[in-house]
Parts: sequence; C-alpha cells; structure tokens
Amino acid sequence: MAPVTPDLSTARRLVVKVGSALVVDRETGALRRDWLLGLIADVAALRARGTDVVLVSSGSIALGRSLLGLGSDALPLERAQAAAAAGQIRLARAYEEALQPHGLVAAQVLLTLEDSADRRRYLNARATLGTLLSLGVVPIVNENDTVATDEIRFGDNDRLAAQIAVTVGADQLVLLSDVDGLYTANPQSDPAARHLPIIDRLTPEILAMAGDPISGLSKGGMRTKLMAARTAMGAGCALAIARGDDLHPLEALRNGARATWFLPQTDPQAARKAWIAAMKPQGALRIDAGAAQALSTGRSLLPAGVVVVSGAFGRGDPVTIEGPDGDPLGTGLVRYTAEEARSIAGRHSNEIPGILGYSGRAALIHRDDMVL
Ligand SMILES: Nc1ncnc2c1ncn2[C@@H]1O[C@H](COP(=O)(O)OP(=O)(O)O)[C@@H](O)[C@H]1O
Ligand SMILES: N[C@@H](CCC(=O)OP(=O)(O)O)C(=O)O
Repeated sequence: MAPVTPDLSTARRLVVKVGSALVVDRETGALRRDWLLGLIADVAALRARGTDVVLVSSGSIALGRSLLGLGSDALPLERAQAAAAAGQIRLARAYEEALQPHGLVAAQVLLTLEDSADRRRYLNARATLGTLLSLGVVPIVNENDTVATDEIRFGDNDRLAAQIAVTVGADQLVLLSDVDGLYTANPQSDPAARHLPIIDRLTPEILAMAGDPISGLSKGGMRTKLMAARTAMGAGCALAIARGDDLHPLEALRNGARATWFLPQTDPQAARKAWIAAMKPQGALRIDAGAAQALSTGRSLLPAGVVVVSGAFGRGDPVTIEGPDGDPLGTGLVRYTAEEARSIAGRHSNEIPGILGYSGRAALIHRDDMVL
C-alpha cells in the first residue's frame, strides 16, 4: 500500500518552524508584516479547530542586525548575540500584535540546547509548554541566542523545532522554508533535481542529498532539516518541509500544496514511553497497595503512597516503581531528589510546602512520565 500523506487538518498538536527569510525581508532587513498576518490567520484557523500550535520562529538576528546597522556580512558571536537581543523583542512583539486581533495570547519561550540535554530542565520546559497549550496560548519559541555560545546551542532552529516537537509530544511539525521540500540535489544549483513527496525512512542516499550548509540570512540549509526529520520521525511526529512564502502557507499545505512529508515510525506517546523504559533507574520508590491501584487506573504517583525511597537520584532521574512486596511495576521520571522524596514520602501533597519550605509539584511522578 502506498504511504498516506499526513493531513494538517487532523493535527492534534502542531509545531511550525518559520525561517528567517520568511519573517525578515532579505533586502531591507525589515519585518514582513503582511506575511506574518497571513501566517497567523492560518494559525488562528487551526486553533479554532482545536489544534494546539507552537511556533518556533527564527529572525531575531536578521531583524536585530538591521536595527543595529550591522550590515549583511557574517557576524562575530558577540555581535550576533547583541543583534538577537535587539531583534527578539521586536519579533515577539510582532507575533503578539498579529495574534491579538484573533483573541489569541502569545508567550515567549527562549531555550538553549542545554535545556533539552538536561532532563530536569527538559521536564520543566515540557511542563510549562504543556500548561501554556492547555490555556490556549500560542508559544513563540526561539533559541536563547544572547546566552547560547557555540558549545551549548543548536545554532539552527530546524533542530530546535524538532526538539520542541518531541518536548510537547506533537504529532506534526512543519518546517516553512524557501523550498517546497527535499529534492534529490539542491534545486538551486541542479536543474535536474527531482522533488520527493514522501519519505518513510532516512537512508544514507537520502541524507547525502542535503548539500552543504548555506550562508546569508539562514543558518541550516537542508542538512539540519534532515536531522530534524530524524528526531521527529523517531519520536512519532510527522514532519513536512514546505514553502512558506505563500501569504497563507499553512492553508496552502492543508489544501495539498507540494511538500515533502517524512512519516513517523510510531506515535508520540509510544515513543516517549519507550524512551523512559530504556533508561537505567537511579533508585526506587516502593509504594503501598492503594497507590499501586491508583497507578493501574492511570493516576500520577503522589508522595502519600510511597513507603520506602532507595538510591541517590536527582530531579528528573528515572527510578523503578516497586509494588508493596518489592516487585518492579515500572519506571518513572521523578520530580524530586531522593532526599526530598524521603522527607515527603507518606505525606499529603498539601504538606509539601511545610516540609520542604517551598511548594513543588503535587505528584512525585506524573502519569505522563511513567511506564508500567
Ligand atoms: N536536496 C535539497 N533539496 C532542497 N533544498 C536543498 C537541498 N540541498 C540544499 N538545499 C537548500 O536548502 C535551502 C533551504 O534551507 P534554508 O535556506 O536554511 O531554509 P530556512 O531559512 O527556511 O531554514 C534551499 O533553498 C536550498 O538552497
Ligand atoms: N535563533 C536564530 C535562528 C537562526 C536560524 O536557524 O535561522 P533559519 O535557518 O532561518 O531558521 C535567530 O532567531 O536569528
């Protein structure tokens, strides 16, 4: 059976990555306001259908360099960071102003590579993004360029967008670019390059089709888009590379505009569970019969149900969940350190602030973070 192209109108949770060249005019360095208004009208239509939308937008450096008169040559890191700081405030405001007439609220989220490599920070980002989406907000994400030096940054928003898609458990990710998908070679330099509408496996031949990274306003080129595709596919998220320069790029894609779709190998929830199950536990929580019963019906693990805490673990670490007789029931990512867990074990969640001196999360292990 031929693979079926994913349908944007069925997306439950969608991440859209917007490249610099779409939001910022290459010649003048100014914001492309009309284009942004069209994109946001599409986002509002998706939100109205019940789709959660996260935007990952590039453009802070491109906007900032023109604001600060830094010319169009490659910038040394300090200047790129300064440009990002000046540009990001404009960029965020432009999104806020475009969303507001649709009754939508924007929230700015700035992250670095470290925020996804460190499990604790990753879980914090996941919790915040999840809360924003549940409140109907449209998060506008970018790399925190002002603090991110080369070793700790993505450097391109294609991979950042894929990481965000994994973080929020998105089922679709659209990379809006200046090209309508992957070709057998760079179509700008090879007129014989052929468009590929659907990819279900990233073979070495496909990876070789991405040429070298390019310069100018953009950072990534096709290479980082394929890296993003690898991350997304493995996490159960379909990824599209589509042209963004249409005034309504998401509507165009929904109506079947040409694109390349990379198909997911699983679904986001199964991928996350497999990720957790594969981790090496750093400790264990033995729970009572009441808690074991609650977990079996899909509840989170509260401190009240924990009888013994063993091992030395930090926040976000994987631990084994043991039944009352010590049998392993599953694995979960714990929200407190071993020391904290020992002091709140057997206590009610509303006692946590009194015991620890600060209010933490009600659950010791959230149901989304456990595999039984
Ligand atoms: N095999 C390929 N298929 C399509 N585009 C390619 C390929 N190899 C290189 N490219 C280049 O990648 C560009 C898209 O990447 P980029 O300019 O970084 O976009 P963005 O700013 O949207 O991230 C295309 O315009 C094209 O020049
Ligand atoms: N964080 C940078 C993004 C750089 C980047 O990835 O650009 P692009 O290749 O146009 O998506 C910025 O906002 O300028």
